[in-house]
Amino acid sequence: MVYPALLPLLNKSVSEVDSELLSACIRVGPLLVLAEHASVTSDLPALAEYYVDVGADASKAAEYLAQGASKIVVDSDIHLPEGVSRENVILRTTVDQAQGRPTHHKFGGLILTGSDNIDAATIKRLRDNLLESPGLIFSESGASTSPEIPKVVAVSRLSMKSLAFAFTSTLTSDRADGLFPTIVCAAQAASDLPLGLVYSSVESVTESIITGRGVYQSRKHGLWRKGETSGSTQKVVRIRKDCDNDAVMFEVEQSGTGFCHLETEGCFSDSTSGKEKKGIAALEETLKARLASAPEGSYTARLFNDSKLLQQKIMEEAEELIEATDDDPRHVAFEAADLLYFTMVRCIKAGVSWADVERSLDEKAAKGKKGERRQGDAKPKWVEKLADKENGAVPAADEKVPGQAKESTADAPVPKTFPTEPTAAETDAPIRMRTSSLASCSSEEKAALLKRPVMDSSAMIERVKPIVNKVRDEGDAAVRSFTQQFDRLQVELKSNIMRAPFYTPESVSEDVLPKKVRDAIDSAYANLKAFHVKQAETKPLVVETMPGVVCTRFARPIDRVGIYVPGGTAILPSTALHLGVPAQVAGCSTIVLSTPPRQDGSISPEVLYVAQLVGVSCILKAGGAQAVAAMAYGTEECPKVDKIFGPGNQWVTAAKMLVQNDTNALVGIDMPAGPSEVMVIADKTCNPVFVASDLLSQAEHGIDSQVVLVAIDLEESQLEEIEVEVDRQARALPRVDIIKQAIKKSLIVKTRTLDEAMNFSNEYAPEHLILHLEDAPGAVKFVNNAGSVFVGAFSPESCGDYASGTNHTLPTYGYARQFSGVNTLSFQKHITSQELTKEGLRVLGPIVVTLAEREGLEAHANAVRVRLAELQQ
Ligand SMILES: NC(=O)c1ccc[n+]([C@@H]2O[C@H](COP(=O)([O-])OP(=O)(O)OC[C@H]3O[C@@H](n4cnc5c(N)ncnc54)[C@H](O)[C@@H]3O)[C@@H](O)[C@H]2O)c1
Ligand SMILES: N[C@H](CO)Cc1c[nH]c[nH+]1
Ligand SMILES: [Zn+2]
Repeated sequence: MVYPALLPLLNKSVSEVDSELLSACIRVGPLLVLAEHASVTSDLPALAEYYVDVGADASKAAEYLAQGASKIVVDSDIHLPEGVSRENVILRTTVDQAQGRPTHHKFGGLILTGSDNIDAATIKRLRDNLLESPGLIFSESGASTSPEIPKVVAVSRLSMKSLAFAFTSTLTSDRADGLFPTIVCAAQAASDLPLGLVYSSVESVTESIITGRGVYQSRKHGLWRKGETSGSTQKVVRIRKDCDNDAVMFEVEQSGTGFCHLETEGCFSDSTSGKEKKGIAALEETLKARLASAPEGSYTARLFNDSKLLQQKIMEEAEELIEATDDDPRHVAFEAADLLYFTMVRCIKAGVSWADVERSLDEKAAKGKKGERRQGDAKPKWVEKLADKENGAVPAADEKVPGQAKESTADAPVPKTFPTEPTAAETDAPIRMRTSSLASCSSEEKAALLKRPVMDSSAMIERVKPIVNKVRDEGDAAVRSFTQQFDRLQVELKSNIMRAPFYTPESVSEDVLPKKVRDAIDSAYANLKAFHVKQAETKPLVVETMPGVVCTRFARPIDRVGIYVPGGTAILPSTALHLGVPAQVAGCSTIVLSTPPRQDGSISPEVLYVAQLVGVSCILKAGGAQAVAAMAYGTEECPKVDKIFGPGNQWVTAAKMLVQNDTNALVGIDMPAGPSEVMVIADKTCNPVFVASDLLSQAEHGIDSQVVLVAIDLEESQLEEIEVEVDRQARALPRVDIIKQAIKKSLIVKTRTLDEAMNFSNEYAPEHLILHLEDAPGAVKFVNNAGSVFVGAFSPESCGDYASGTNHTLPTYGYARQFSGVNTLSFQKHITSQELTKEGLRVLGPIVVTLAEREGLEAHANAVRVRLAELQQ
């Protein structure tokens, strides 16, 4: 509790009192306003503190408090209405009454009305009985109480001088020079640092109270009117004394380059204090500096100069904030920060400070409490816009992600779409990931870092259900019609199926599939085959568990398999290879390859070439949920399969999850695969160009891809180099629009040690893990959860994606904690067998009988007993 100097009573309308005097009163303390004049409070400045004197009628007390009064003054012995707590109440009473009934004292303050002089001990006792410390006690004007107690004085009876005197007369200095240490703070500061420490004298404080300007006392140069030479003046919002009246605090609005002579906002805000400005305060300072001197052609200069660009960015960021889902708090924070950035540019451009914005917020809050605020409904234009969006109104063709379906049907609603056409502004906005430091993360923040961009699988399953059911019930016709619709075919497909033989080196011409490409496919095929052949189990596992009891486990291929090759945003013949090779090596007799056809109904020559190499039986020219359903249930044209493999978008993944749970389909799946991801763990030895290139290689897969850089103790300059490289390399890539969306959802996580980095990686369980470390091979032993690991600076993930020999169909979304990537064994199943000799049964039989009897399963026991009986004869 800061003790006021006196309590000026405003018993007239604001226009009837000297406005300068009123401002000075507000500077030194709260105002007391009579209830009958309470309407005047709406004319007071937003930061003014005031009490309302309701006298004997407390019925509206709660209302006044809600409207912004900090306390209510009531006559003694009146009943307090519900909702008004005693700490907000000042009781008007006599000293005798106050002393006589100590339970009454548990209020927020007292106004003493009697004319007795009271001694210091009584004042202390009264104060101690109040709720706050040192306890507000005033005396009504005219009552002759102690000089220690501030008086209630009508504003009309005050002058500037008497007001200043009331404030300064109780100041007592404990210093030889008679000055008062003075803390200067920014009013409504975004930072918790004071602006500085200075000194005041009675004279300087008096001048500040009267003029409303920051005036202090320099120990060397006398009166110091802040800003007199620098121009960085101060408007004083409040002046307060401390609890024992020997120090002062000024709350000010600082203008110009700041409070400190070094032209920083405050004397504690340089980097040596270890508490640099952050967040909004830092942004405001940067933007103000940019407005003054942004290099021509820089992005910020463009924003300041090009109002259209700024308008577009504000609208765009507002939309992205709306679209961020609540399930991903990081994404919401990320989009809110973007919107705030452009909002702040708008404000600084118009000369509006953050303090102005906060003031406006407070004014609105005060109006809201008075019930004056608008109802809050949106303007009809926005109501209609949102309704259109929710009803799935088809956006213009140029608002679509390449490869996404153009039209919706009642059966298959169109998913949320993101505009990908870059605006002029987007072309320039930095392509950056979010940065977090693990050391300063709370456990909630760390959990958020480990989460992937949201995948609402149950909602997606509901969306694919109508597609899957229609294919199950109507077969080929439904498949054909969905392909027509979702893959925007320009021709009618005669059949959904193509049968072998496909391309061979002899049958395909050089201009359709150049030799260089065929050779590359052949090399990748050879490497994949070499690695996957070694994984195949060719010999049974045989163990004699007891003499004459031999247990065996042997592998058999899964007969009919379906391999899905994505083809929405990119055609991926490499996935045909990575799924086809293990299927072939495992010996599957039917391999159905499904992939969305191109708009002319054809399949890419690369996929056809791979299909021939790996021995695909037939190609289903369909993608998405309809392809999964056709393979799961079978149609007249498409064979039913026993297990479906392969990555794909949300439609594919949801359909795989759906059919896997349908016992009528009796089909297995490899794993719930999601959007591609990579984590790069880099230390100080890393090459920033390599690091950026690896991150971008996965970001280009799709707008939902997530890439993570775990930086071990990197210098800020190294991190910056990587960020610059990400931006530079991304701009030169053809899929830059997809990358921008993916990078927005991606992260840089700063760690201090290898240990910390590896723990984070194991918790995240990335699909791909690149160890870009001084001792990368030495770090492999710490990897517990990951789809595939790339060891050292010269092992880019792209090699695993295409041709080194490892498989690129890997668990994403953290499933690497419990799933392996696709391998030869994924296309096989294991069968166990056992063979007992007579000797073996003699030993094992009695054990089995005992256990069967114990379970009450007599038939089991009997099957052994009858044999043992025969062996005894
Ligand atoms: N984890 C891995 O191993 C791996 C490997 C390669 C690719 N990927 C991922 O696979 C995904 C490939 O996705 P993609 O879209 O390029 O190809 P895709 O083949 O998976 O999906 C395209 C199909 O989606 C269906 N579809 C699209 N919009 C639809 C709508 N509105 N309604 C109904 N169906 C609709 C269409 O049938 C279309 O044929 C990417 O996310 C990529 O990251 C993962
Ligand atoms: N990186 C993908 C798996 O997440 C596979 C791929 C195919 N082509 C290029 N990359
Ligand atoms: Zn890839």
